[in-house]
Amino acid sequence: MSAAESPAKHTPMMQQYLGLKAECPDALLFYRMGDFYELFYEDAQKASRLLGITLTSRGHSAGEPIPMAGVPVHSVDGYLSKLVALGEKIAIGEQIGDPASSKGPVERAIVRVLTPGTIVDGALLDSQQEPLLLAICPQGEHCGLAWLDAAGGRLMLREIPLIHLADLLSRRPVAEIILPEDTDLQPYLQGTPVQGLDKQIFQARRSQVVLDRYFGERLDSFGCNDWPLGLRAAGALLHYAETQLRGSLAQVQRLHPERAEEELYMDATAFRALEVVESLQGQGPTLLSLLQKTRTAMGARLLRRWLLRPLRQGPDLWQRQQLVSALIDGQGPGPLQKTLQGIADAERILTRIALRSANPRDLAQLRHTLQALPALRDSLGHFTADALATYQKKISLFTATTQLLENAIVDQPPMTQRDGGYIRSGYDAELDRLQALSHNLQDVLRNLEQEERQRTGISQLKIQYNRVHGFYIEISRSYQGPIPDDYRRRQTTKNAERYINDALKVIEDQALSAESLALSRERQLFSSLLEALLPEVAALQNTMTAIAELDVMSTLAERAITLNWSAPQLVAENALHIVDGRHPVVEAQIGSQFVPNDLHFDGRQRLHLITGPNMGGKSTYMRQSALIVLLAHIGSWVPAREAVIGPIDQIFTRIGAADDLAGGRSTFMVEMSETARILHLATAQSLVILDEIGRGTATYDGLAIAWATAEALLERGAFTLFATHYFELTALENRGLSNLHLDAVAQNEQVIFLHRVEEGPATQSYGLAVASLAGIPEGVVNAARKRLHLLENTASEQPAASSRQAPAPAQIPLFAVTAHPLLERLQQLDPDSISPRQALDFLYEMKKML
Ligand SMILES: Nc1ncnc2c1ncn2[C@@H]1O[C@H](COP(=O)(O)OP(=O)(O)OP(=O)(O)O)[C@@H](O)[C@H]1O
Repeated sequence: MSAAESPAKHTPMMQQYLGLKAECPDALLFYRMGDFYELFYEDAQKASRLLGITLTSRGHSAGEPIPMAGVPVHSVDGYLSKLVALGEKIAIGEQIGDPASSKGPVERAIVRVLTPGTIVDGALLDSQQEPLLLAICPQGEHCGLAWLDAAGGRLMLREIPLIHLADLLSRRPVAEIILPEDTDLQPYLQGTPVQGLDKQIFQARRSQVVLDRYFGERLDSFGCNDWPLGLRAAGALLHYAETQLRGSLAQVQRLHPERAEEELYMDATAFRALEVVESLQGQGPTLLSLLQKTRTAMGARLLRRWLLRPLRQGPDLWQRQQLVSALIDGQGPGPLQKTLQGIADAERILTRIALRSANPRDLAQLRHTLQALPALRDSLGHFTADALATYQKKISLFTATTQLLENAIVDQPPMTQRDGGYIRSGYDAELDRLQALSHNLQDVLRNLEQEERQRTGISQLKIQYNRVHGFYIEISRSYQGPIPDDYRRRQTTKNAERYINDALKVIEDQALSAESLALSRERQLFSSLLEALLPEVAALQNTMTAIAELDVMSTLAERAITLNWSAPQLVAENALHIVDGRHPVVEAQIGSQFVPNDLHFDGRQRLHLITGPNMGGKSTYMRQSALIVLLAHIGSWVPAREAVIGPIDQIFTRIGAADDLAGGRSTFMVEMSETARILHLATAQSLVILDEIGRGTATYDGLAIAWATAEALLERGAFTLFATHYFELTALENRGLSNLHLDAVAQNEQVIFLHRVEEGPATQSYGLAVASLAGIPEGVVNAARKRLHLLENTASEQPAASSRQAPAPAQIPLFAVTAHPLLERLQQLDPDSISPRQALDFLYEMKKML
């Protein structure tokens, strides 16, 4: 039977459970029962399946057994992260009433709902992860977008044509999407979990009310008033996140409009092909892993964000570059980086303070961070650059807050408030008294005993305690004097009378409940502390943002020094010049063996056709050029002796073969869609990298496509690097294309790749030599060589139009051909003259010879 049927027939506890469940029917309800969270009915079945926990039952309700699965409170985080990673929504139903005074089930309430896009708990979030919640507000062909990084308190927005949505989502994947119900955007959404919400929430008026509540008059200052759809999405987003987190998101202090014209555009393919944050081989090195020497978790996340959103030339980019250069000049970034070492992930701690869910250890870490600020500011004082002086001002010291945290929180507090012990003694007299009562009961009793002896003059009076009778004042029968008026008899024993008085009664009451009183006093002090910190959150966030930026810039400075990079010149003319450029990641693997190369584009020459042997270094050369341009556009120095870079608007790549079988696209189809995209979008200020296009189809089709693409890009004037094995294309030289090649030489029957870029087309091809190097069996290489001669002879008898202009370079006979004995044996064999038995024997012989 379903739990929802006939609620009145259920036990009171189940009625309470069903009431909570009705508040969030689409979430798995974790219902707190003492030291466990329990799930019932369908939730129990689902959780047992997803988490591999035992499905059992807990008594009966409405005449049926209640299916139940439970997890201990102390290990709930592991289970929650697993469910959230699976895209599940979870409601946490806590006990909020006092069990002692409750009649019937203790009062419970849903204190928060966890969804993949609204996680802020430290224990559920990897410090590198930044799950995003996205709200989409579509209208006609356009949509407004707002993203929330709930843990970091960042809210970004923009407006785009709907057709760009899929591309944007693949560049910046999100954990969860909300949109007005009945909106069908599935084709654009790439399988991300979607939640349809009441359309009203996205209405301009409703949304405005929410935004006013958050930002008031400041809203105008964020510069997004021309984005009504973006603002509607932002309002709906905040409304939804508030509902899930059960409170206002005080960590969100501003809106960040993202304007396309400020960004250097790279699509998801380009980020992947250039291995910016993820390696094509899974765990391999990336540009991010090379740069990732930040000292703080906030810096680590910011570096990743900068890499994934490079900026076009403009004040922000220039300022970053200036700062990196200033950090390199003088004493270098070392002392600054040292002071950053002690900084905690305060950005996320501030979010938890804003949501009042911070734990005692969070506050100790915040204190530690605040204590590090004076040294951080001092270390900036050693630089003379104006830009750094501005940063010094951005770092406030928060002396009073530091003092408060120093006074309030013990040196090493526990993670949770459960067992107390996190408020420092001396901070609150009442707490000290309660703790003294529970910790030093013996002392308190001895003191009272002394006082009573003095007051009554009864020297043998004793104050004692036993479990059965509680606290009592014992007076031996040998004492014959008067008993004080305020003593009330509690018990008579053989040798003594036992009494209680008001003073002792107070101690008894307090001692018995001192521990629980102390715990609740601590909890109360902690909440007041969070309240006291709340007004500081915005200012603290500003300081933390400045610290994260300093961390990234000092890391870029350190990398530039360690890896011997230089400052790129960002200029206004359309040009791209690189002297002695290197691929930063390949260089990090092979060190000084890396051969630097130049690249020069000017007003006239916009397309370099790159030929040369396989393994010659064509891809590396092209990728390094793109990476140098990318690095310059995050504000970094670059791996080159010199680099002069004009305004670049986009970087496109079409490198390597990857198919998208799941998406129903073959390798060639993927290649062509990517090329089509480039041809549609590239401008005279774009950098385009094309690696062997057209090779995934019939030779002449491929050549024709490559040819026409090169011509189109020449016409467009985009800075293009075009690697190809179609030597016929080198003939385009007289049309504004320049030929470059990577060379190799043959030495002692070995091919040696020089990896040096030279002018002009390649003259030699080493395909067969490389095939042999790669371990293709010698027999196959020899057969290929014979076939090649045949093809070349046929071609010279019937020359194709293109090969007349640019004959394909000859294969050099690197590996002299000596026929394999097996081939000779085969040639001698007459299959018609042997028996099946002999044929089988021959097969065994061949196998042996191989
Ligand atoms: N400039 C260089 N200095 C030193 N080694 C290099 C250089 N460029 C490339 N290499 C080495 O040569 C290997 C092959 O380079 P790359 O993949 O760029 O060749 P390719 O010409 O694109 O080959 P293919 O045509 O087969 O794709 C690289 O893995 C790298 O180890």
